[in-house]
Amino acid sequence: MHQEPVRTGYNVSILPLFKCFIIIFLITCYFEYVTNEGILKVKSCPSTEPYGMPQVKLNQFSVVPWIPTAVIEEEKPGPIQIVRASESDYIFELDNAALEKILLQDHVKDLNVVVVSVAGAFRKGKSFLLDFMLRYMYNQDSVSWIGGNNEPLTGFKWRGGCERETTGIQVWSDVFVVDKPDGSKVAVLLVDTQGAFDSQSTIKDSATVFALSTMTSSVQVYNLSNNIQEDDLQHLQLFTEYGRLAMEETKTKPFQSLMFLIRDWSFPYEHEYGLKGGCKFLRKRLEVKACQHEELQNVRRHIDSCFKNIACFLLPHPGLKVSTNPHFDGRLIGGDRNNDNLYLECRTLIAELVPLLLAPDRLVEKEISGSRITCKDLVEYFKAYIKIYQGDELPHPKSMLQATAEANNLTAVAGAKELYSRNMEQVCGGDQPYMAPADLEHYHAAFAEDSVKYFRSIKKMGGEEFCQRYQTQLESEMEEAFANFSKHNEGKNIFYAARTPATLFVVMFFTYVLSGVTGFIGLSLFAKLANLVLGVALLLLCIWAYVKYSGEFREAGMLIDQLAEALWEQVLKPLADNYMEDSVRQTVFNSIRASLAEQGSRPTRLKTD
Ligand SMILES: Nc1nc2c(ncn2[C@@H]2O[C@H](COP(=O)(O)OP(=O)(O)OP(=O)(O)O)[C@@H](O)[C@H]2O)c(=O)[nH]1
Ligand SMILES: [Mg+2]
Repeated sequence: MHQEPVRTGYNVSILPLFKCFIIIFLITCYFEYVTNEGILKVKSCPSTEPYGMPQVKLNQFSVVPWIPTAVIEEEKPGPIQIVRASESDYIFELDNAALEKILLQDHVKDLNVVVVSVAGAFRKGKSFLLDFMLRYMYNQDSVSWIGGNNEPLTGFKWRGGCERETTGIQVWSDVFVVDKPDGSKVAVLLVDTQGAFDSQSTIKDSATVFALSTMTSSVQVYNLSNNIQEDDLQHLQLFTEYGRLAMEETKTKPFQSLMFLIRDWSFPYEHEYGLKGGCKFLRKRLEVKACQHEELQNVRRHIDSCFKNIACFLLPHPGLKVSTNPHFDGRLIGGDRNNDNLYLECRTLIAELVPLLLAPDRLVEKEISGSRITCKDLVEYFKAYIKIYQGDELPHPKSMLQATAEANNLTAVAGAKELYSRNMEQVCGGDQPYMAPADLEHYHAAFAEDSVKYFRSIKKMGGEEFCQRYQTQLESEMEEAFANFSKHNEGKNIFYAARTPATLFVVMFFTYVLSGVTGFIGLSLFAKLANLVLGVALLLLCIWAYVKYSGEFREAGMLIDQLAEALWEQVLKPLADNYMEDSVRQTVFNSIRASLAEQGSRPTRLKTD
């Protein structure tokens, strides 16, 4: 009897289950592949935060089609870096796209632009002040625009501490459209700048940022601390001159308004806080007096010649907590009445200052070469100016010590070289006779040594290594001068001067004899050739004589000299060397040298001082 194999329940159910499992696994793998390849993306939003922006995050596990995050996020206003120093070569670069995105917005691009910038030394509260300006621009209609006592101050990033914060040039992303009292609309752009003289910037960096912001702004706030010192004015002179160099020359003053802002003013008993006291103080500081040293007068005249309007505002100290408390965020600190009062007093004066710069009736539209420019024009000017600072056409601003050391050394080089030239002139100048080259070299060595001694004896700044560079420059300049003296001396050698006609005569004589001999033995072709060369040599001699006599066609004369020189060096001299006895030559040269030495009274060396 055939017995059916016994099938257990386990065997019946496991196979389809296993198949199902494999199918589900394959489907899962497929989806995994598709999503990872980017057809669909499971995306968490990266942080695009510019300063102070909340982060919008998408659900990490939901499957959404990929869309650029910018579309999802609502862009919040913030500071935008438009000029940054490239890390590789320390050259400032303009972010064209960022600048165009701000200034070429449809609602502002054709409006006249007002650019208010704050510049000055680092860590002096520039960004902090700009944030009050932002409060004003956002709440112009409100009398309490300055904000409540418990509102943190936000906008351009500011903080306590001793290290620099702002780098390059930043602008606020919102361009404010303001109606002026005359009915016109203008666009207002706020600009924050890298502080000057931080430990990571050269003088050139500081000058570039200051100059660029001054050239592109209609109002430059020069942020200073405590007082206006002479070095503040000198730096302003240097930076504005650096800006003026990069601009086209105009008859009008190149820049518009300059506001000296003196923070932590401690002498209200002499000049009161605010604009009135500031202007009185400034007038005194910028006064040009007859009894002043020329250097001081020049600085003041320069500043006056650069700006159409100059004003000054004195701001009180905001209290030690503002400048020393690391947790201070713009709100009243509380707990210390004195400090709060100081900060409140400072805010009251900031509330006076900001409308002076930004109230609709006080806005200064940006002008270049006398005509007002729009936001669109400003983009082009930015591009043009930055290109100039990236190139090599402008001189490099230097620190005072470096500039002074260079000037010292250059003056010493000039003096030493002049001494050398004067001495050499006395020995082999135009009215002196020809001198044997070996003697000339001897004089050169002695005078060059004297000049180097003179150079080293002058007191100079910059240290030994720095001076050594200029000594090398002096030595190479003296070598160049010596080459010229030598050439000049050679020109006086009658044999040298007669070399061209002598060579041509020799050629003519040789070809004349050759043509006679070859004609005599019947080689008429050679005779004709020799006659031809003779004719050419005669023609060249006539041309040479004419050039020397008339001074015309000097290039032709030089060509003939070169040809004769080549003939002399390559053919005649080797021949002469072979046939002229060394001893005879020596006798001839010695007698010439002796007679020249007798003629030329060798002058004693000049005294070096
Ligand atoms: N003494 C004093 N400190 C101030 C004043 N205004 C702001 N500060 C403080 O100065 C510090 C620096 O402020 P920032 O606005 O970051 O200074 P900054 O000039 O922009 O600095 P950089 O960006 O590094 O150039 C902060 O701690 C402010 O609280 C002021 O008028 N006087
Ligand atoms: Mg700053």
